[in-house]
Amino acid sequence: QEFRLQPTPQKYISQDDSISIPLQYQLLSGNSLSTGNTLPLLRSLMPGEAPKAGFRIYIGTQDDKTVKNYRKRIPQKPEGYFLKIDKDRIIIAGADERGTYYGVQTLAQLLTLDKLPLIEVSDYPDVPYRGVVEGFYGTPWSQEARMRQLEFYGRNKMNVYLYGPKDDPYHSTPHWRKPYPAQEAEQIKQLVDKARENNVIFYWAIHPGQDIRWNEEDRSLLLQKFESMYQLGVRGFAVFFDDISGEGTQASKQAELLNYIDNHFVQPKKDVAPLVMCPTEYNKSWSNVKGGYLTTLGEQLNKDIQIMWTGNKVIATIDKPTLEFINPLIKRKAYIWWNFPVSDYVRDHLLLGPVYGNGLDVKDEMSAFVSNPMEHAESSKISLYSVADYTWNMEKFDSNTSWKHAIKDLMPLHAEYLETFAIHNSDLGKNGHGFRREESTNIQPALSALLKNYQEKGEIDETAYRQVAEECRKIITSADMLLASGNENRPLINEISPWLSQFKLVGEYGKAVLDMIRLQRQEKAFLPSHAHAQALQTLMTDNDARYPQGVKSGSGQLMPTFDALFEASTQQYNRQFHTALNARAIYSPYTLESNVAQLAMLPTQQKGKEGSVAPSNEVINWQADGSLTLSMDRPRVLASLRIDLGAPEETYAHFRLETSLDGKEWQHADLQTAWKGHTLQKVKVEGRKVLKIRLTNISGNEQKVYFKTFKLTEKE
Ligand SMILES: CC(=O)N[C@@H]1[C@@H](O)[C@H](O)[C@@H](CO)NC[C@H]1O
Repeated sequence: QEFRLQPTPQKYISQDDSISIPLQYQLLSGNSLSTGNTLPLLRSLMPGEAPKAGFRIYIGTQDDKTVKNYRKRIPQKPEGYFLKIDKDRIIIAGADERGTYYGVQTLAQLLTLDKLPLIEVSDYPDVPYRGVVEGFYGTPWSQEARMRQLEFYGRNKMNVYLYGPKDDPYHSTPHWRKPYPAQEAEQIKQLVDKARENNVIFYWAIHPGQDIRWNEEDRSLLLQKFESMYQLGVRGFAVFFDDISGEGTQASKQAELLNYIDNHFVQPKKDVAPLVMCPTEYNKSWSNVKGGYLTTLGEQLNKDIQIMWTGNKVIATIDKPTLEFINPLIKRKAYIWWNFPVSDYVRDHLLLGPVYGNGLDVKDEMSAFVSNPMEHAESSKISLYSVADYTWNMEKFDSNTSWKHAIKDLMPLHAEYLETFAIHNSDLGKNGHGFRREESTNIQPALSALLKNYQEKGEIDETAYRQVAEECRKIITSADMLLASGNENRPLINEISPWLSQFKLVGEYGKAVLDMIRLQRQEKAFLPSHAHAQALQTLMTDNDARYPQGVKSGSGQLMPTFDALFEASTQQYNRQFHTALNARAIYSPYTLESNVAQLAMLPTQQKGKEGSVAPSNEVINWQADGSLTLSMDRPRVLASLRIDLGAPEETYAHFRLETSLDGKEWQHADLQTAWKGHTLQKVKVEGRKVLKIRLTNISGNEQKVYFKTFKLTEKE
């Protein structure tokens, strides 16, 4: 694709002329830039500074006299800048220091061209705070990954990174009250320095709600923790009250604590960014407006405290109605926490598709838009690149163009292969939140034409057949090219290699199934293709041990089509030749039914002898008499069953566990016996033959629990 500036500037005028990149220049810089990373960045990009050089670079913020002649050209918006490249000079004039820095970042992109175009850019961001909240469950990002992220944010004009990995014990329960040990503290300090270098505000978040006590002691322990983070250089603070139950959920207590922090810590420090909080009711589907939680925060929280919001649902795109609902309740513009491309609830999937579905008309309705990414840091950059683009210049955002450039930015030398991989690894599959994404959009028409003609008329649509065959070839080639791509982006390949191996198998499987429908009428020739297809199905289910939750690729369109063609052609063959070849593609023998809304759509998984229901991160509101039933395709003998509701022992007394061989007669299983330490371990069902397992809330009241583990193992 042709060159584009990222993010898309608000105004870009080109004189259709260019100059060669000046090897020497005289730098006239404003005093305001004597600290900070703007000048070091400029000097790193253009090393030829020379006092007597003819070419001049004028740089400064609007108060500096070095750019006083251009003051009127500077957009009067926070982080705005004016950049002009002329025959004998470059001017970079910012509305403030970060704006000037962004002007240099734009110049950095132009310097990758062979010649410098003579242009004028007047630019500024639409959304005040733009960036990332590392707020997912699962393996927190590594130090190296975070350092790379912060550079990426600087280059893409994102100005916020909120540190809040749910599984960091010093961010959340049990150690939020304790300062970090020396080594972790040093790492945080490095991140803060890196963030400053890239003009990113580093927010450190605390997640105290699960066990906070509303008393003087916990309040001062929390402030001491913030003070210890301030000593490490942190200048942005957040308090997350999401995914908790019990005392910590009280709005008036949360507001009292946050106002105290604001009045006794944030305001007195003078150099700390506005406090950010995540409410317990962080999405509309969970909010009980009449209950007054949100309006209490809206009325009682100091006006400068930012309130986060994930949208109409836990996982949702953000549109005007979303903001028209929440902003009046909280009496301020929502600070959007966008739960994409986070995949902590569909860990077997990578979400590499385009960013789409958010309104382009909401730039003035939000105070921030931060993305909650995948635990795979490099892979998340495909989405984050587009989030940077969307939040900087919303009306000009084009989802597909941005996605293609995001991929090129990540692996310029292998962009076509990464694009083939990404387009087929974008849907989430069935999941507890019901959030889905398009997948395989390039080949989807051919897939459905091929399948429709074959299933309905037993015929092969030759055009579709050829397109699908060609796509399978591209899939196989792309997987190999990316696995062998060396050091172009080694951290990315390390993250996605299990999915690349799976992706190649999907391509091979497609080819084998295409052979099957081609050879379906040939009694002998059909058999090896059928056998090969089955072998590939086996390889695709017993995949990478590094990912106990399994690895899925092409699960939205490719695999369902290939499985359907496998089954249809084998059934045809069996009818024609009176054989009994296996006509069922490998599928999970477990199905879940539940009348508990937050459990109803959870996917089941099978790995070898293990069967499980995918865990949920959020607090489950399990209504009285609500139940969950896991059914098998046929009676199977259990070796063990592990259930973990992340709740104290007495909670389990509210539940009844039963198994059944026919769905009519139910046999009780004792939940109490399996109790060990803080979670339930193995329920005593050793050797029991079951067709169904059912867990019911028999307490007569709603129970608030987690749904961390529901996993059975079958006897060999
Ligand atoms: C505000 C928010 O989304 N909090 C968490 C978040 O940490 C999870 O990553 C998110 C995605 O599973 N679900 C909502 C919830 O569990």
